[in-house]
Amino acid sequence: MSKRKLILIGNGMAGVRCLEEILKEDPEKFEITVFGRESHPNYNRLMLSSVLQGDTSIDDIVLNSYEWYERNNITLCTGETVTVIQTEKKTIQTDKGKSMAYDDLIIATGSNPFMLPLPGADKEGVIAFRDIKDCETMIQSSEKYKKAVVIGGGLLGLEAARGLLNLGMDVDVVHIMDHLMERQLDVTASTMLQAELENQGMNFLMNHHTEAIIGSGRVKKVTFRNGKPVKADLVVMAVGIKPNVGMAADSGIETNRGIVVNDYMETSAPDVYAVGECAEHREMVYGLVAPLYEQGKVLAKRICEKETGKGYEGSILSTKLKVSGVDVFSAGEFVDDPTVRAVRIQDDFEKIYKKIVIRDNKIVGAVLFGDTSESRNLLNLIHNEIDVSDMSQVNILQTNDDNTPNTVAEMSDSETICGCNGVSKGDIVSAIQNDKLTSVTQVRDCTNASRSCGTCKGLVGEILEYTLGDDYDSASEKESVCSCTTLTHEEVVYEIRAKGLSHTREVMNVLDWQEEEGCSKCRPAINYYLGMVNPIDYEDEKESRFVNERMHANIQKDGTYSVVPRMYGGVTNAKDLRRIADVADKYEVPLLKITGGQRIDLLGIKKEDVPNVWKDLDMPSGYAYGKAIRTVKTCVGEDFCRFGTQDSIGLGIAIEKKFEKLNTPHKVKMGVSACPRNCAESSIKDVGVIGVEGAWEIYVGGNGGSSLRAAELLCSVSSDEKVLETIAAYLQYYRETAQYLERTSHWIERVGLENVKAVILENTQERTELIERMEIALTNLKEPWQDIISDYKKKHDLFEEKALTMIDN
Ligand SMILES: Cc1cc2nc3c(=O)[nH]c(=O)nc-3n(C[C@H](O)[C@H](O)[C@H](O)COP(=O)(O)OP(=O)(O)OC[C@H]3O[C@@H](n4cnc5c(N)ncnc54)[C@H](O)[C@@H]3O)c2cc1C
Ligand SMILES: NC(=O)c1ccc[n+]([C@@H]2O[C@H](COP(=O)([O-])OP(=O)(O)OC[C@H]3O[C@@H](n4cnc5c(N)ncnc54)[C@H](O)[C@@H]3O)[C@@H](O)[C@H]2O)c1
Ligand code: SF4
Ligand code: FES
Repeated sequence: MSKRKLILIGNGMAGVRCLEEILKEDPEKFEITVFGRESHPNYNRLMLSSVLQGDTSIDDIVLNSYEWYERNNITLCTGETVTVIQTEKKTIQTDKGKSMAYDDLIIATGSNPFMLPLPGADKEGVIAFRDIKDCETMIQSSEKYKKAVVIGGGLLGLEAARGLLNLGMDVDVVHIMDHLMERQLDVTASTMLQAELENQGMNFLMNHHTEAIIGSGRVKKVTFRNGKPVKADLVVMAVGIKPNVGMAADSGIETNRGIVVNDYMETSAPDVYAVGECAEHREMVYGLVAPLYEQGKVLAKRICEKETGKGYEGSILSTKLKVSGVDVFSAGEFVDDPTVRAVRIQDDFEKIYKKIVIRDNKIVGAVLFGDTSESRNLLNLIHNEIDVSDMSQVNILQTNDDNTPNTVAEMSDSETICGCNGVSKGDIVSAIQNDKLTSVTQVRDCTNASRSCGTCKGLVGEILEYTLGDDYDSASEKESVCSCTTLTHEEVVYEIRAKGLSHTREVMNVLDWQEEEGCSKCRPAINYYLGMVNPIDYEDEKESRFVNERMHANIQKDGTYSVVPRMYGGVTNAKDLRRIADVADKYEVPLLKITGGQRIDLLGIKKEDVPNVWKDLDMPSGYAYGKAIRTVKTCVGEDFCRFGTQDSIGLGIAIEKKFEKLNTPHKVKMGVSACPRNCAESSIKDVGVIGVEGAWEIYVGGNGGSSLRAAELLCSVSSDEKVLETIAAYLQYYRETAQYLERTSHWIERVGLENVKAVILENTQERTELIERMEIALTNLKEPWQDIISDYKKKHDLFEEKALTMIDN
């Protein structure tokens, strides 16, 4: 039987994915010809953001190489635009004068970027961000010019702006609304996002209406209806997209915003289908790949005359912003209205915000900022319309109950792992088992999981590890510190030790960093590693610190600061309290708050007052801002409590005095309770001590924050000295082997409690050496507030001048 002639118009992501599905359904049914306006084989458009941000290259984002088309007997005509479809004659014509007949035709012409019709929009240097050419233009412009203006504070605009910053340009983002990404985020998440991106170096012109683009030949500046003009050598418009329907409409096919299709992707013309961003289904036009791939699956079945069930019924949208160092997720509904209720968590210290929107006991939407680890679970709850009335608010967000499993082992087979491609855990596990797959790349090639935005790669790796056990070599899939290098954290530490490196610039230079200046991910990490390896000689590099650590206070959302003096073991006295009260009066501190770590937070202090507040307080810094030892919370203990058999306060104070000011990979919180009633909550601390009959039990790896974890028993010791010694060995081992920004709870899961016990309890020599190295690390610590008060230059640079580059976490 002769093959049916199938023409695909549009060689992009949705159309070619649909062809792949057709080849799976019935590889022999069609003789296929593809027309593509761009002069490339099908590539991953999503990854243009990563190309621009320097994380990958154009060569690496090709999805279907020329050989793939050849292998599948597909005729590919690149650089050729179809200009008309004669639906009655069933032929098409191209801009190269070609005419070709079809039996079936798929239109997958995608979208065009919307270009604001501004005076001067046709000047050189005004572009969109949609294809390889735009990406190349931006990279080339950055070599010659300095100042970019991105119009549009949506997903695309922000990803473009991050890329241009990475390319060394100064970037203004012009946004028409009061809040960024208003289509995906509520005001709180959006405000946190803006603050984070400002810290990365983006400048925002919010609520600005662009009026004109000025310049003779090339753009020189951008003017606004409301605001001062700004200089611009390059203008990138990212103000949305318009489905590319002109050719279909001119050919008499029904269009509205997009090409109108039914649940089987059929258009108004016989044997003509549409898929992707150009298609309008039930009055919806989609601009993300997940729905487009779902459409492609349905169409492939339809065109191959296979069972299609209910067809395509529409999709719930979810997005993640692809900007390194910023975790943002949004799915479904996020706006408050009378029909919904919301669960919210906001932690201004950790810069985490989570909002879950619930209607009729079902989650209908979510916004996550700062910690998106629950995104997949929430998406499953939304998609499966799970009744959450029996789940507590904490459970919904901490994902540790039966409906919301935490680890891949606990997930059900039906759970979606790759949202872009709709691939479940079960699909991946059976592919690994049936096709003997051993790497993420093989899983990608076989199942499509991780083939689009790539954010699910880590989970795919975890499933490989869970399925293959020891046979999985995760080391071969190493993760680098950041996009400036291919080296892992462990390799950087190894090189620092082996080559005797002593300065951040030296590390970046010697280890061939791709970005001369590094970035906000690698610089603080290198600074920590250098200090850890050379505790005596290394001069801490303030510029590589996150802003709070640099200022030794926590910046608040209104630009004021919070100051927390140390109160050893949570114990204070009338003199200190009086001093705090006097400072609060003198500097009109708007809020005094008792913290969870048993001390007093003075919130809302003006930047210029911060050094004088420290001076008047004359107390040590509580390090509430630092990747360092934070607090040692204590219970009342033997002196006053009738259950107490031990001196928890005395031990807590001794621990805090010994380890205060010590830098660690992430913050470390401790607790001491004098009996198993555990009033100091020692079981959710990084290090928790609990008094039992005649001994102290030491627990480690606990976390009481957004990812709750119970601490595990490390050992039981008989004296206060042994407690101090064991903590010293334990913390030093953590300092030396954890990756920067890895909490003890994650670190211990990675390295294993048994391994920690073997090193610090069973190996006497290693234990002794760890304690010795800890003692050295503790010798060189300065009280930071005193240090700044007594150093005019530091004080001036930090609190009186506008700080230069603010790195923030
Ligand atoms: C920088 C960037 C980052 C993105 N990041 C994400 C992300 O993280 N997650 C996500 O889900 N989505 C993301 N998207 C959106 C995603 O890329 C699109 O939804 C997807 O590519 C749309 O696929 P499509 O096939 O419908 O259109 P396209 O991929 O645009 O393909 C359409 C193709 O048809 C060609 N064409 C048009 N008319 C004709 C004609 N008459 N004749 C011949 N050829 C024609 C076009 O030149 C184009 O090559 C991103 C988009 C961009 C630009
Ligand atoms: N990570 C991701 O998922 C990702 C990344 C990039 C692009 N995309 C997709 O690509 C498509 C295009 O992205 P986009 O961000 O351009 O579209 P968008 O429609 O999501 O956002 C456009 C933004 O521009 C703003 N805007 C509109 N007119 C403006 C004006 N005159 N001045 C200033 N701002 C103005 C809007 O308020 C809006 O926030 C979308 O479908 C998006 O979903 C997705
Ligand atoms: S932990 Fe025990 S000793 Fe400490 S306050 Fe509570 S009950 Fe008293
Ligand atoms: S979630 Fe985007 S590729 Fe898997």
